[in-house]
Amino acid sequence: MTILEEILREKEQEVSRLLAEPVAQTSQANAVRPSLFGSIKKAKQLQVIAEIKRASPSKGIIHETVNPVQQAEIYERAGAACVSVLTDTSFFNGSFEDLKAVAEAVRIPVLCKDFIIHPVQIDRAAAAGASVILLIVAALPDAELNALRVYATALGLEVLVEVHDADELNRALEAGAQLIGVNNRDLRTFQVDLARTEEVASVFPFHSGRVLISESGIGGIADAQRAAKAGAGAVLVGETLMRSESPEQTIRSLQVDLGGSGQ
Ligand SMILES: O=C(O)c1ccccc1NCC(=O)[C@H](O)[C@H](O)COP(=O)(O)O
Repeated sequence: MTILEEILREKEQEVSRLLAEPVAQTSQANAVRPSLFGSIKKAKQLQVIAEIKRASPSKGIIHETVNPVQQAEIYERAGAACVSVLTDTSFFNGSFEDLKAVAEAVRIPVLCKDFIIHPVQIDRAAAAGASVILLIVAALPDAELNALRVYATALGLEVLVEVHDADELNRALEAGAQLIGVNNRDLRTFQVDLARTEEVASVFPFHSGRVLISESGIGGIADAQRAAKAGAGAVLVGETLMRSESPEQTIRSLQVDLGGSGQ
């Protein structure tokens, strides 16, 4: 069984639990935030989606004691386009409480980074103050991918659709995705390879106005430049920021010029 299959099995149980609990709206539910798509689209520098990541299946504990509010405030000060919050508890030690606390602290877009298979998870994300949700093509049959995207959009959320290769890109496009992330991490071997971004970028319909984001394994300026050169308008960065002594400087160093090669 792959790690994704394991996570999805756990998510089915989580969905049953969530369906049995009332959704508590927070003060940040429906807060107006800038559009992530819009800010990437108009940017002249590579944008950074900065992640709160306490732990992961591939690395174990990364920064268990992080204060998500302080970390998110640093990200916002450094000009991050969005804060990504991992809300899965079983595999990433995250929570919807982290998401809610971050959404109350920052004004930039907030991404609920989870493994979404059911509308109730989208309700939770919205109630906790997210303005963007993630849908993973590898985790969803076409009909559900489309239905969940439509559901989230109707709630006023933006949807980042994650792919791993050109076939999944086609499925994302069929489902109407506008914000598309390429995850550089192989979910079977955990190996990260920016060639995945380059491979998908080589067939990406940039002319259609869609936005490409390179996710995972961004370790420094050289990786940011490589993603930008491939045509990415943004990178999603977790571990590097969580381990950085100065996440602010690290973010600024990744905001490389797109030099006309971007979106
Ligand atoms: O990070 C993992 O080990 C992982 C394993 C299985 C599924 C997803 C996983 N990560 C989620 C993410 O997409 C990353 O947190 C995100 O792209 C940032 O990656 P990184 O900058 O490499 O921490």
